[in-house]
Amino acid sequence: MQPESKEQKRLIRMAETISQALPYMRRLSDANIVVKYGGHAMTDPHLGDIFARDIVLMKQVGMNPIVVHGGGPQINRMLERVGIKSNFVHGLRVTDAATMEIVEMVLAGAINKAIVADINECGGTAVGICGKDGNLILARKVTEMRDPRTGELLQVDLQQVGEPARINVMVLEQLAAAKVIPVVAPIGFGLNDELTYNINADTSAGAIAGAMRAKRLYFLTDVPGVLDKNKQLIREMNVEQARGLIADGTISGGMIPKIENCIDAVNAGVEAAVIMDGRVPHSLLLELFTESGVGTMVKRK
Ligand SMILES: Nc1ncnc2c1ncn2[C@@H]1O[C@H](COP(=O)(O)OP(=O)(O)O)[C@@H](O)[C@H]1O
Ligand SMILES: CC(=O)N[C@@H](CCC(=O)OP(=O)(O)O)C(=O)O
Repeated sequence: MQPESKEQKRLIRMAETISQALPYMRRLSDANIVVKYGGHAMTDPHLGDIFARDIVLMKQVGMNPIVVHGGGPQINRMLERVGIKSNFVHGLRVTDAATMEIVEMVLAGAINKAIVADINECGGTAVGICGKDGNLILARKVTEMRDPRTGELLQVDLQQVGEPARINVMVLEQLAAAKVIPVVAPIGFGLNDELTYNINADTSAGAIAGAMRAKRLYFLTDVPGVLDKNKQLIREMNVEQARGLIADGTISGGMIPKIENCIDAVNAGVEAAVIMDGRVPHSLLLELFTESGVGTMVKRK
């Protein structure tokens, strides 16, 4: 037998890596996987291409990825350009009619179409929709919020900020059956009025994952996962531990809605929700196809 050259060894290692992915591919074949692509994770065009390739690969090996994207920083920039100021209440943008116009333009327009184009350039067939298309997300106005630290219920008026009241899964199921990758902008249509609603993207992704009985819900953000008080990554937590970390202040700011949505999703039947670093190339593949995974996994128990 010929001794293996350096190049051959490299190729064999590569083949081994691909082959190790087989059990994970089988386990998640046909599974609905919701990927929340956060505004902070989508700043680098090169990483955007890698993200798109990973999504196409997931579809190619038989999974059913559903992308739900955010765009908070991009909305901020556009509002600044047109001279509109934003106020946030516990992480949610107070959205008057003028702000709503910009939010819809940025989310359902520029960002949605850029992600669709990236996926299609990588050989996938993505279709961009927002919650108004096919009544995908019927929303009701947010009128109360829980203070994350004290648990106190607060009455709020955030104008056109909504929360999902009903998800029309048929739209996503039909797209999946047609081998299409749905890319969803987190905009909803009023269930009881005819208003357009701005919905936090984490909340939209969580509601879609729950309604679709997704096996996984992935949040791609700009931190490695949930960090403890010593800034060390917490690899796994259950619902009770997650609630404890919010109550003691370890989890704060934008991480609170993410974790709350993880909790709601796993309580609604999603097997696991994972918060991971969207700035790491191929973080999705590392999570999907390796035993240790990346980021923080939230499970029910
Ligand atoms: N315990 C924690 N571990 C990690 N990040 C945390 C924690 N508590 C608060 N955060 C903050 O949450 C942020 C992620 O939320 P957010 O900015 O809303 O992300 P995205 O735009 O991706 O939705 C992190 O950048 C970090 O500043
Ligand atoms: C009501 C509300 O706050 N909506 C968000 C929607 C976008 C979003 O959630 O984007 P990220 O995931 O990038 O943060 C906003 O207006 O910024």
